[in-house]
Amino acid sequence: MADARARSVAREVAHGVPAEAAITVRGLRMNYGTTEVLRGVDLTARRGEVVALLGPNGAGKTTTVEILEGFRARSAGEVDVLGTDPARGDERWRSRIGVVMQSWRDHAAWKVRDLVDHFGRFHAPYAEPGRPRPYDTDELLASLGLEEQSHKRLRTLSGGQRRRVDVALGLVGRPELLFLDEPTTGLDPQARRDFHELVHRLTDEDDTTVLLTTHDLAEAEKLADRVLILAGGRIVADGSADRLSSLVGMQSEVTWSVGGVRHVHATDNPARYVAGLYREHGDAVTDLKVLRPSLEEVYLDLVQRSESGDADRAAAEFAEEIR
Ligand SMILES: Nc1ncnc2c1ncn2[C@@H]1O[C@H](COP(=O)(O)OP(=O)(O)OP(=O)(O)O)[C@@H](O)[C@H]1O
Repeated sequence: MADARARSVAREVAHGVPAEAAITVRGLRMNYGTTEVLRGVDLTARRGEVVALLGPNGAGKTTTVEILEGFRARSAGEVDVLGTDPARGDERWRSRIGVVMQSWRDHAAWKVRDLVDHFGRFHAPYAEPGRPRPYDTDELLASLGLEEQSHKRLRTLSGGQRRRVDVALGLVGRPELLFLDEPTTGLDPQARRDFHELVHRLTDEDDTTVLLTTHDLAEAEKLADRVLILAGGRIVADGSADRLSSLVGMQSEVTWSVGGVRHVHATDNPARYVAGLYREHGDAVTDLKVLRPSLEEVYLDLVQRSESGDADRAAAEFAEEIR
């Protein structure tokens, strides 16, 4: 049975390889000394797609992203990022990639505009038809709400303003592929919302591919076309947030009242159930509410299953469920 499940994962992987992939990873392994952090990670990101990589603390998200960025050497596996093995990426390849890491704390004495402008110049020789590089510094700062800070030194900024500068530095080269490692940590709700709109704009207007790590599941649900869950050294789930929420055996809860009496019913198909309710009771149905399982519940369930010792089985069971 376990073999059949493993084969179904393999089929999923074999058929899931898109022609226009920005990232393709097969059998990625990473050991730190004797500690095995990644134990055969397979993942893809198609061009123009926003992919969220989720997983508990220490799961290996940053390690994975750093390998894809070419900042860390892997122990084994095949990795292709924009047609190149990141271990051999040259300057031109690097200029096509944007990186927003977890909290840079250097360049404190630089002024915001000067730093972003300086980073932008690095990208100028790599401009391409239809993809002028870099972004206009002032336009970029304005789109990130940093106009007022543009002549301030980085050390005088608040944490959230500093984070926006990190994002500006990741974006200034108008990347084809953008890595965002916990991009909205420390941003206030307005800045967070502005950032989400910016990501939508980037993918809509520039067809940018985005790989983002986050612990904010609502953010993943809002931004990502596809969610990957990394746990136990493997990708244990891969699908849209909606698709994931409809899996792992969780049901939606429908609550309603008829004649002042409240009812609750759990169902796999809330749309059909609600239609049935209206057929039976018509306008007598009041206070109708449908609670779908959230990505958070699905996530916790999958991570728990993976961490209870058998990530391979959790991945195989997941693949079986989405077949
Ligand atoms: N340079 C290193 N040397 C040794 N071990 C490391 C190194 N970097 C990371 N690790 C270990 O590898 C594991 C994965 O770390 P990583 O930072 O990739 O996880 P993460 O999923 O990004 O975690 P978080 O959500 O906390 O940011 C952790 O157990 C960490 O302690």
